[in-house]
Amino acid sequence: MTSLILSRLTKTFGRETALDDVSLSVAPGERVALLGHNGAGKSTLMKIVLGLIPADAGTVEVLGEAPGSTRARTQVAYLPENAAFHPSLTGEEQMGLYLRLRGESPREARPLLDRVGLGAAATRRIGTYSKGMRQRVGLAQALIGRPRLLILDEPTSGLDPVSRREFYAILDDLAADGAGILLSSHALTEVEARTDRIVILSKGVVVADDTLAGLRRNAALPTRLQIAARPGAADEVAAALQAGRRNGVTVDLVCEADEKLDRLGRIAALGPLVEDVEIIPPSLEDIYDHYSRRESR
Ligand SMILES: Nc1ncnc2c1ncn2[C@@H]1O[C@H](COP(=O)(O)OP(=O)(O)OP(=O)(O)O)[C@@H](O)[C@H]1O
Repeated sequence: MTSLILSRLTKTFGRETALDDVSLSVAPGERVALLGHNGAGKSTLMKIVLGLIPADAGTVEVLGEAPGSTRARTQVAYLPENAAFHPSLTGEEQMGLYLRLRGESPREARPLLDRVGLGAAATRRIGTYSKGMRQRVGLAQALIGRPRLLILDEPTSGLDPVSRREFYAILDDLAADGAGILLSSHALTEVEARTDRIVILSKGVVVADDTLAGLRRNAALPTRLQIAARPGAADEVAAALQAGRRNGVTVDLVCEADEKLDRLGRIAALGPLVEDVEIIPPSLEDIYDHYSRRESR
């Protein structure tokens, strides 16, 4: 069964159209990144999936159930962007409370805190935690009861690079266990490596929904070739390739996607004049810009 199916969702707030005919799905074990500028509609979409607000039109199926229904709620975990906790409770007490609310044993608090790297701080008050530690409490809370669908709103904001890596490793385990994951993020480079599919929302409209490779292919953005010339040969290499840009011993060449192989052939033909070639594909930022600009109205 598909973890999440959104079909032709529309939501307006007064004159503001937050979501316009949005369709997307998340399969079990799939990690889907939802990208979009501020106000693109990401949080609105998540709130509808959680059953917190109704859509004006369209349908939502959460693990085959209606959003917000008891059966959906018991299988869905949510991590809001700014999770707030009681500052005078310890991590363990806070988790115990959440566990009891979900009908689970509070004894699970410690293992869950251990899993997110908060074991050593379990008996400290949350008021003394750093932002990143509070974010981890939020993640521990989202792990209660083996969720089948995780909805994570900018889950890694406030985390340092090591914590981010640990966070994604936990998500990888959950996905490997068959949970579907929908996460929003502004950190483009990190979702690049850690998600299976990317959905770009622009002003409430889905402007792209594909794997990163697919997005790259369809955008057909120029590729940069950085050619390291043999010392003293940069001018000769630049002239032979009719490349305008030269930076010390490297020669920069920008070419369209369909010219890449031809250019590489010409570079190879220069033989010993060239020491190395670096192929720099368009970044996720370039791709994101391409799709959000092309379709935005
Ligand atoms: N309760 C509300 N009342 C009125 N307008 C709202 C409400 N909630 C959201 N909106 C509007 O809907 C649009 C989408 O907002 P949403 O919060 O879903 O965007 P977002 O992509 O999550 O943005 P961000 O990245 O800043 O969190 C925005 O124009 C916002 O002003």
